[in-house]
Amino acid sequence: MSSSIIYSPLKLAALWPTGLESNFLYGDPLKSSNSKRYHLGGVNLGSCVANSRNQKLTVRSNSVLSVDKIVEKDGGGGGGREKHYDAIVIGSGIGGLVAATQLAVKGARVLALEKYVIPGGSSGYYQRDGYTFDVGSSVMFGFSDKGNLNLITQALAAVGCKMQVIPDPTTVHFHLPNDLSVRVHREYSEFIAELTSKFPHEKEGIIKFYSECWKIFNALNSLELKSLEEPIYLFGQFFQKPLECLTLAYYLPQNAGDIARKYINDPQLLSFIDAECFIVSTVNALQTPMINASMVLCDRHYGGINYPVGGVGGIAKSLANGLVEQGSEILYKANVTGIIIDHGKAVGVRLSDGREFFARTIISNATRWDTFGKLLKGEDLPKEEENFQKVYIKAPSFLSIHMGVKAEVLPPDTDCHHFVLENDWTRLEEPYGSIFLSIPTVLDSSLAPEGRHILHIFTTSSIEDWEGLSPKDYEAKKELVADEIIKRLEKKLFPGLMSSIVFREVGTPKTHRRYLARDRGTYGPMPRGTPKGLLGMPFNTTGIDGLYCVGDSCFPGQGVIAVAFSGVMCAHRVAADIGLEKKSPLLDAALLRTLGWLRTLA
Ligand SMILES: NC(=O)c1ccc[n+]([C@@H]2O[C@H](COP(=O)([O-])OP(=O)(O)OC[C@H]3O[C@@H](n4cnc5c(N)ncnc54)[C@H](O)[C@@H]3O)[C@@H](O)[C@H]2O)c1
Ligand SMILES: CC(C)=CCC/C(C)=C/C=C/C(C)=C/C=C/C(C)=C/C=C/C=C(C)/C=C/C=C(C)/C=C/C=C(\C)CCC=C(C)C
Repeated sequence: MSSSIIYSPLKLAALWPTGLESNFLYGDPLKSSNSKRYHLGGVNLGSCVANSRNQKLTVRSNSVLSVDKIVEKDGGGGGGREKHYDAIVIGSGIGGLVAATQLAVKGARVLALEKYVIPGGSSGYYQRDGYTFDVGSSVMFGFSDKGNLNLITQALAAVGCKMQVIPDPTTVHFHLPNDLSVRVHREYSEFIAELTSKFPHEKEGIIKFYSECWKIFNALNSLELKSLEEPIYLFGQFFQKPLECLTLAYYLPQNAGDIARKYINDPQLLSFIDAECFIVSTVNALQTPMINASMVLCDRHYGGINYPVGGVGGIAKSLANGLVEQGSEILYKANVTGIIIDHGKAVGVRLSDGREFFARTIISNATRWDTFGKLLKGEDLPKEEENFQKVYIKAPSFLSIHMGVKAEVLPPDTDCHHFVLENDWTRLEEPYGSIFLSIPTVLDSSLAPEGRHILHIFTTSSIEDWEGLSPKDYEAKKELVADEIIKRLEKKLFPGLMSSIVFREVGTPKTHRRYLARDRGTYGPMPRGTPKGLLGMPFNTTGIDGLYCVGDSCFPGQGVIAVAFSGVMCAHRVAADIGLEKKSPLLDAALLRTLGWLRTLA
């Protein structure tokens, strides 16, 4: 059977789009009213330019694409059994793409199936009127050129890609109650100096808390990161780095808020630590695992926050490109509606158009709720998933406003990322209580037309707030809520903001649900109560033989770098299971049982 694939202009426009006539986050996704050509505009592919070996596809930077539609030569479409793969990955978020590319470079034959027309999921992008908007946040950890934790850089390098990045001098500028303003400088000493100048009486506590974070970060950074569910690797790491592994094991069940309280008494400073954690976990410090907090509170100073030239969407595009380069495949508009189980084992997937694909392993980058609630409808919920749903609930979604504004409205030296909570600390975790704002054009002006800036504003919001409305009321409510949020920013940060807007699109949790295929538009899991750190978070294997999960409902949780790690772990475990990495069935059984038992203690 021939396996060659032919791409259509439409498909390729979807991969590197402008001029595409279909819907994305806020209506028409990649349609640029400035251009109707198919080209590679807007997104930087760095040095990663595809020249596919196995497919009839050649892509060159800045070139017009000429290709035809994906056709399975062995009679695809309409239902029958098709090619057999080592792994099928459902979804092409960063978690799914990292799992897919890591497996492909180990020699596996992978098929990634993406419901939407471009890769990336919440790390995707869309283009309008000359603007390139990041769908999700623009704060990128793990994108430096040093250490072991630069997982985005490493994931790209694995498939021969390197993106140009712009160092961000400030991770975030906090604007908090009682006029507390704190800039998180890239330079650790500058950040500590700024924070201690606001809380001089807590200088010692501040240094002790952040030093404990560094202890964990340094332990993490010393390890080779692979699957914690693979015993040969895990024992090897314990043997080579016993102190570091024991440090991590010690902190695994702990939360940042408890550690902060060992050293800090000032309630306002503790609220600041809550805000530090909230922006990466959507919960306060008492509910944020210490390992995750340490990872982000230190990586921002160690490797720094770095923004990819051309926008965040370039990461997923480069990975998808790299996947094809490795001889694997990715199909878009491939909506998986069911996972096929045979004798208790996951063996394939069914698409909404009736096509079926089969593989030795199935990896789901859909959330665990979607995977077990929708793709495995009718199957009993495995015990491990029951446990997961007992410990974790769905984090709220976001109301998201993408705007183009006149550049004059921003004062000189405006920072790229802001977090605003005006008057009342108790509103931190409430819907619409705090506001996230990114202005990526501060770093990369090519994302907007000349004389314009992009403002991406988002705030937590639940789907309940947006259900049961008529289309007219829904539209009216979107504009009303957006107006209120923008007015708050106008008052706090940028006088004249309202009248400087030249473009604006509002997305709600329903938008996120629809275009990111995430149950209730959730941003990921959050603990139901006080978790035992990361102890209860499942890894990649599931209660169903041959089925794995990857993404933010797996260890270590939400965040691009976090899901990239889950992709690395998943690929390692799958590779061991299909014979591409070392494996010991006896040790596997013992470790997986022990880990399952540990999770029940959470
Ligand atoms: N630093 C940041 O600030 C930032 C920015 C953006 C995203 N993120 C993080 O990314 C995380 C999510 O990444 P992820 O990899 O878990 O997933 P994701 O939600 O980004 O991507 C999942 C992909 O799977 C696809 N999909 C889902 N169900 C499908 C189905 N049935 N058939 C085919 N395709 C399907 C979706 O269309 C989507 O493209 C979030 O937790 C968020 O924290 C962070
Ligand atoms: C197994 C056992 C039991 C034991 C053993 C021990 C050991 C060895 C251990 C180990 C461990 C490990 C390795 C771990 C790891 C971990 C990791 C890597 C982690 C990571 C994490 C990360 C994260 C969490 C991240 C996140 C991020 C995010 C979310 C971001 C976001 C952002 C945003 C939203 C932004 C904001 C904005 C503005 C402000 C505007």
